[in-house]
Amino acid sequence: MSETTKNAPIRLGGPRAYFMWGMGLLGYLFAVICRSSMSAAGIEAANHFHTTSTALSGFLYLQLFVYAIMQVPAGVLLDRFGARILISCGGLFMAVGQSLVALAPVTWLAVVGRGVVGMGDALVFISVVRLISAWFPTRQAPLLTQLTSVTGGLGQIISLYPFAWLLRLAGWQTAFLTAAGTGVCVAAAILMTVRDDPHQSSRRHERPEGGLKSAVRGLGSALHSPGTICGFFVHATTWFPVNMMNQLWGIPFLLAVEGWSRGTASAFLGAGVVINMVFGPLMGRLAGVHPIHGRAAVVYVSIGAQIVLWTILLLTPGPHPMWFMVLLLVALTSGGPASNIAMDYVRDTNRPANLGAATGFANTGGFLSSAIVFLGVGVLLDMQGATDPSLYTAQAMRMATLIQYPLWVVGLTGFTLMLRPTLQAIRERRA
Ligand SMILES: N[C@@H](Cc1c[nH]cn1)C(=O)NCC(=O)O
Repeated sequence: MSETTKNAPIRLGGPRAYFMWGMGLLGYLFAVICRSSMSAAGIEAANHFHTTSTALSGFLYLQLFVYAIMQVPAGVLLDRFGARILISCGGLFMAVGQSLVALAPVTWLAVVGRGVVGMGDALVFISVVRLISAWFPTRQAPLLTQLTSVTGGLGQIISLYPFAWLLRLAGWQTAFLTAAGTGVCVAAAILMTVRDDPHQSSRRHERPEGGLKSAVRGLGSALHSPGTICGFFVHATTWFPVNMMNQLWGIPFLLAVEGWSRGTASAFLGAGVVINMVFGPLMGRLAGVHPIHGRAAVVYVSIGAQIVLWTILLLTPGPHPMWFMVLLLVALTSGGPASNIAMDYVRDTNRPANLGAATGFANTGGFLSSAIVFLGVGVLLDMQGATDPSLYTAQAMRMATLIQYPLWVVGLTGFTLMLRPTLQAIRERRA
């Protein structure tokens, strides 16, 4: 490295920063395509594996579970090896997983494939968040994190349309192998272009002294930071209702309680993508400019609106007027961008060396609460004798979704208790 390069001033948030973010975003977009590809395959998936759609929801559950339990190890690995290596490895894992799904002669091998996809997926989002922290000024980072979520979320549309179209046109193997091939290209492009940190002299990650042991110790320090725990509660409390509706129980709920058709229910939930596009940048800007009161206000308003509207929905008979349902959708959808505020609390209260572990831990929150709710709704339906979709009555569905309330109580209490020390830590850092 020449002296000039060494001493050149580093411009955070410049064109190079946007390039690095763009490459990370490409990795995340690919991850979202992979995670949603099986649901987009819909009936073809059930036919391909000669199984039912209920059994297929097991694929989703496994993927979610693997993603959640991988977050902390992924965070520690991120601190040790850096975002470039982790996003590339994530792309390769997902490519292997999609290949297994494409070629599996038996269903269990495809299940393993989905697990491998979940493992690869788990490495990506927190690594992109880490890239943002390294390349952008503190005020801008929340907006970039939100834009990552919003743009990455478009991967679901790619799965639902171009991918599903390819599947119908060229068949199962071609579609999933095309996804796998794309993953290899994405991983190679990231490996060749991304630099983890503008302060580094080359693309090689400058590893922390003490190696993996020190990265594991970093997890201990991350857990001692109030912002990490606060972030965990934000993520755990804001996001599970919209995730529950979008991923698994939304359509059966709307069919049973509102008496809607499947088409209306899908279109209604799909409209959330547009609402997300509005909320994401707005909340990102607010969280960057008003880190003390703005972020907390977003979290409380989002959770409060969700609780109030769910309670009205459950206490009043359906079908509800459309204006009310739209309000509910707006409140529910706000939970996605609000959950990203978790990453802002983590970023502003942890040392850069522990940021991966801290972000991974906070990002477990929403996946853990979602897993509890996904399973809890199913168990509560079973307990009422609604063991099959044809037996899902409005009453059974209403009772089953009550599972959300204990999670809200625990989450709100945890957030409120951790908020004060977190804000104190942020103030001290900024002083
Ligand atoms: N905060 C969520 C994603 C989100 C935001 N808005 C809508 N969804 C999150 O944790 N994402 C992690 C990931 O891997 O997608």
